[in-house]
Formats: sequence, C-alpha cells, structure tokens
Amino acid sequence: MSDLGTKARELDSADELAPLRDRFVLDGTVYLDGNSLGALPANVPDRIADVVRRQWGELRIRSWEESGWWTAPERIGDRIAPLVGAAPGQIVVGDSTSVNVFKALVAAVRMARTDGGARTDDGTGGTRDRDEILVDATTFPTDGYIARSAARMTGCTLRPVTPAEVPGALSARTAAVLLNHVDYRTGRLHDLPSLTAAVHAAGAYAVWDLCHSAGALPVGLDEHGVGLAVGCTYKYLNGGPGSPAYLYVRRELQDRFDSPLPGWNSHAEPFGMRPDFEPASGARRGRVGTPDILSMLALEAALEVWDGVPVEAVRAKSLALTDFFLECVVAYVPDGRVTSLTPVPHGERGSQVALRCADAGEVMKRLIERGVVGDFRHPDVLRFGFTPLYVGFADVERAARVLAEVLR
Ligand SMILES: Cc1ncc(COP(=O)(O)O)c(C=O)c1O
Ligand SMILES: Nc1c(O)cccc1C(=O)C[C@H](N)C(=O)O
Repeated sequence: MSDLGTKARELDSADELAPLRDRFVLDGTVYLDGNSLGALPANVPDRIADVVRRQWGELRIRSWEESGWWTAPERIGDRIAPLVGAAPGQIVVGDSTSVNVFKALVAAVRMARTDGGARTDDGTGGTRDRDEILVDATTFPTDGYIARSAARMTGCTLRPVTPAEVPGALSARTAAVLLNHVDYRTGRLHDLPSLTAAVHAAGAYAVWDLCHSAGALPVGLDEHGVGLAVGCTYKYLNGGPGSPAYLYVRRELQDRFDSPLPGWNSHAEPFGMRPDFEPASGARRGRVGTPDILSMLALEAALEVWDGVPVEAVRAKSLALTDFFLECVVAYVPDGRVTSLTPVPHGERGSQVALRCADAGEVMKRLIERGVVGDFRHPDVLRFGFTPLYVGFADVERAARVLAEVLR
C-alpha cells in the first residue's frame, strides 16, 4: 500500500465521525457529490412509507393536526436552527431556495426603505430612496436572476460585484446585498461576520445564501447579527431531491418582515378565510401556501442523522478531508493537468475542492464510470464535495488515485 493509502487508513481509524456512515444508504461508489444531492439517510424510506400509508392513507385529513403536518414548517425549521447557529423560532421550511431568495430580498429592500434615515440627500436638496441592490457577481445563477427581477419590481438598480468588492460598493443608496456564504463553483468561503457588519453599517440588509455551507460548517447566524438567510436542504442536510428550502428571519426583524408573497399560510388566522391580509407573527410569516408534506417529512427524518453530532466536529473533519484530497492530488496527478480553484487557507474554504482541468466534462464522465462521483461545472471545473458524515479518508485517496489514472 502507498504511503498515502496507509495514511488514509490511519486517519479513518482515528475518525470519531466514521460510524455515522452507517446512518446512510451507500454502495462501493466514492460519492463526492453531496454538495449537489446528499446521500439517502437509512431511516428515510420507512418514515416515508409510514407517512404515506398511515398518515395519509389511514388518518387522511386528520393528519394536518394529529400527525403535525400543519406545524411541520416551523418544527423542522427549529431542527435546522442549531446547525446554522440560530435560536428556535426564526427558521421556516418551505418552497425552493429561489423563492426564498425572492421573499428575503424584496423584504430586505422594503425594510431598508422604512428604516429611519433611509431617505438620503441626492445632492440637489431633494431626497432619494435606497435604490440599489448589490448581488454577488459570481453567484449561482438562480440568485442573480431572482435579484434582477426583485430589483425591477422594487425600482432598484442591480449591481453585480464580487463579495470582496462589497465593502467598497456600499453607499447610502444600497438597500440590500445578496451574498453566498460558500461559492458553488470554487468552494471559497466568504467572510460572513465582516461582510454582514459592513452591510449593516451602511444601513442596508444582507441576505445570505447558505446552500453550500449549512451542514458543512458552523454559520453562526444569531452570533454574527445576520438579518436574513436562505438555504436548500438537499445538499449537506441530505433532505432528498427537491426537498424544501428554508428562510431565516432574525427575531428582531420578524414584525417588520413584509413578504412579497403573502399567502394564506402566512396569515395570522389562516382558517378565518378573510379577504384582508393580516400577517402572522414569528417565523410563520415566511410561509406562503400549503407545505409539500411528503418532501418535508422526508427532510425531517433525514435531519435525525444529526442527533448528537456537533457541527464543529463536522467542520474539523471537512477541513481534514479537503486538505488530504489536495495532498493526494499533488502527489498523484501529473504536473500541470489540474489547478485548484479552492483557497488553501482554512478560513476561506468550504467543504468542496474545485479543480480546473482541460476537458473537464469528459474527465468527470470517466471518473464516474470508475466509481468516483463528483460533478462538472461549465466550462472547465471538476467539483468534488466532501460530506463529513459519510465520506472517509480512504474514499479521498481513491478519488485522487483514480483521477490521476484518468488524466495520465
Ligand atoms: C447557491 C445556490 N443557490 C440556489 C440554488 C438553487 O436553489 P433551488 O433550486 O432550491 O431554488 C443552488 C443549487 O441548486 C445553489 O447552489
Ligand atoms: N438542485 C439541483 C437540481 O435540481 C439538479 C441538478 C443539480 C442541482 C444542484 O443543486 C446544483 C447545485 N446547486 C450546484 O451547486 O451546482
């Protein structure tokens, strides 16, 4: 066995999280695509069977109350809360990330405009509303598309800037800033505490997209004063294909959260069936229509794999996995065939490694044929996601070894 093979075995035997792998359904594949679709937690199939056969099949309409369907969005939000550093009562689950980006961004603009001092001197003695939204220029496309539409609807200009440029781009015009905690392509981790503070100091609101950080590293929403955040649950939270997303609204802002999608589920009295809208209090204000119960309850079961698992331990293993992968790539892959786009400093790295590579699409196909599953991101990126709950160090060594074989 090679030196790195031996090292992998040693790292695996010292890994306290290694037994968690048994909480998932896995085969002999090295699965490094949990940053796109997390693996299936072993308890989900039976739970879903019960939800379908008993809760729906037998209890039918009674399940909205007796099986806790009606309150699932807030209950499951409270289950996600500790993973992203939030106290209970601030997260609601439902809709897609795209829809929650829309809700949060429009609500952020509305709040910025109703804050004291929001109207600024326009230099001619007149006043001007906050009329600019900054968006991460490198964002996953859906956020950019939604931000453009939100800007049009609120009469704002949309200004794409890199996260590093945000502090210099903020002004008295800025209403809201849409940022990613971890970049989906490079795996770069952005500085959430300092960017949030800078946005707030400018009198604006930051909306954080946590898709690529929640479940992989501590986020600290409450601690860092974040106002609004969204994220998906099908990556590191393993909720399943199309599992519902979530919306965090900081407690102090909840009474001012003015949703652009007020539906009957966010009404103070949904069954009052009244023509006038009166918003519910608390996290429920972020709901819209009837929750997607089957997906939601699959997610609830999936979150049980986190019982007794501190997110700090997950982060430590994630960094060890990505460090080890980079080490193996340097050792095995012929010089000059790949370039890492992922930052080396731990403080700037999420839980994936992105390698720029000629013919990346073809290379990824060959990797998948050989049992190493990552993904290809246009135009030239091989992306490998490391989910510490089920990826081990031997997987990492094998992935780098197979990559080297494919590239040789
Ligand atoms: C950063 C980011 N935001 C949003 C999305 C898309 O969210 P949804 O399909 O849930 O709307 C993804 C991935 O699909 C993503 O990586
Ligand atoms: N949500 C996805 C889907 O429905 C199909 C295929 C991929 C996805 C993804 O999640 C992509 C992912 N957000 C990315 O970072 O590229």
